[in-house]
Amino acid sequence: MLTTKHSAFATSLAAKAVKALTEEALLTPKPGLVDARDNGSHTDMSIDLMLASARALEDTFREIAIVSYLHPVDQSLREQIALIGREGEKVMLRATNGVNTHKGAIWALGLLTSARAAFPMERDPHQIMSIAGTIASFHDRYRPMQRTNGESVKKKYAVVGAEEEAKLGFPHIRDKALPALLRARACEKTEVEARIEALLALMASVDDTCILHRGQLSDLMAIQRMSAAFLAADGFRTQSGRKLFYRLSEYCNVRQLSPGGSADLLAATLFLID
Ligand SMILES: CC(C)(COP(=O)(O)OP(=O)(O)OC[C@H]1O[C@@H](n2cnc3c(N)ncnc32)[C@H](O[C@H]2O[C@H](COP(=O)(O)OP(=O)(O)OP(=O)(O)O)[C@@H](O)[C@H]2O)[C@@H]1O)[C@@H](O)C(=O)NCCC(=O)NCCS
Ligand SMILES: Nc1ncnc2[nH]cnc12
Repeated sequence: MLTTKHSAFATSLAAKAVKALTEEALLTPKPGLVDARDNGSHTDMSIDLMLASARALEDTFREIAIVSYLHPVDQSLREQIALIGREGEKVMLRATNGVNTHKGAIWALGLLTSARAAFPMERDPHQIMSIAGTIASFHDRYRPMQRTNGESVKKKYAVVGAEEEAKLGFPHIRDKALPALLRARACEKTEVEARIEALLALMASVDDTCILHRGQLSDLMAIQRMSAAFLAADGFRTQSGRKLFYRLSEYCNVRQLSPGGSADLLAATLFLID
């Protein structure tokens, strides 16, 4: 039975997930991605579309939180949220007229929402990521037989995609994004700078299948190198850092490459620290 407390908790988790997606979309500037200033390397996305997509997903996250509330971490939980997540992908596509804005985010935030709802008292991001990893690791028995971009890329290159990232307990959030964010905050950088550094820390290390799908392995490596160099140059605080950011944005835009996987993981990071 759905008690008032249960319902209110689910509503607040869903609002946090939508807030994280909204803040990720609005964070400006971001290389190759849609932000409040431009559409990056995307011809089919805009900030309004990203925000509409985020809002449309609120019910999906709420349903995930409702079924997950105090639920044991088991096969049944995995299957219930997979069903809701797949419906969520359809909701997203209806809201965006068929544009894939947030598939990876539904996956990551759906799992993290589920983990938070299963253990309502748990606030430690590391524990929540670990629980989400355990949920993701149950076999998805009803996964439809369809070739996705991620699968094609993984067949071609030996990379860790969205699925493995979650099953491993989100190592790139744990070891790259969160430390970068906390480091920048400790240096009294602005919150915008701290979040951009967290994004670039992800871009420096994530095997983003969005980049590999549209580009080559050499593109992924170039983007990773430039992102790491931006961080090593102390980000926007130095002229060389600013130049590197500009070059990285140009590189993505000219080749129409988008670090969509890193953007999703940044949204997941923001959800965890909210
Ligand atoms: C297990 C699933 C993740 C499906 O896995 P699969 O390998 O089949 O993945 P994809 O279909 O490729 O989608 C995964 C999306 O995850 C993002 N991503 C990419 N790399 C990483 C990474 N290394 N770590 C984390 N996340 C990553 C990325 O999403 C963003 O990009 C989207 C645009 O994607 P792209 O395919 O490039 O673009 P399209 O427009 O479709 O194609 P083109 O125009 O380029 O031709 C954008 O939406 C961002 O969000 C990947 O796209 C999982 O999804 C699944 O099985 N779900 C089922 C339901 C379920 O179990 N849910 C449980 C919890 S709700
Ligand atoms: N800001 C953004 N721009 C493009 N693709 C994205 N996927 C998730 N966030 C995104």
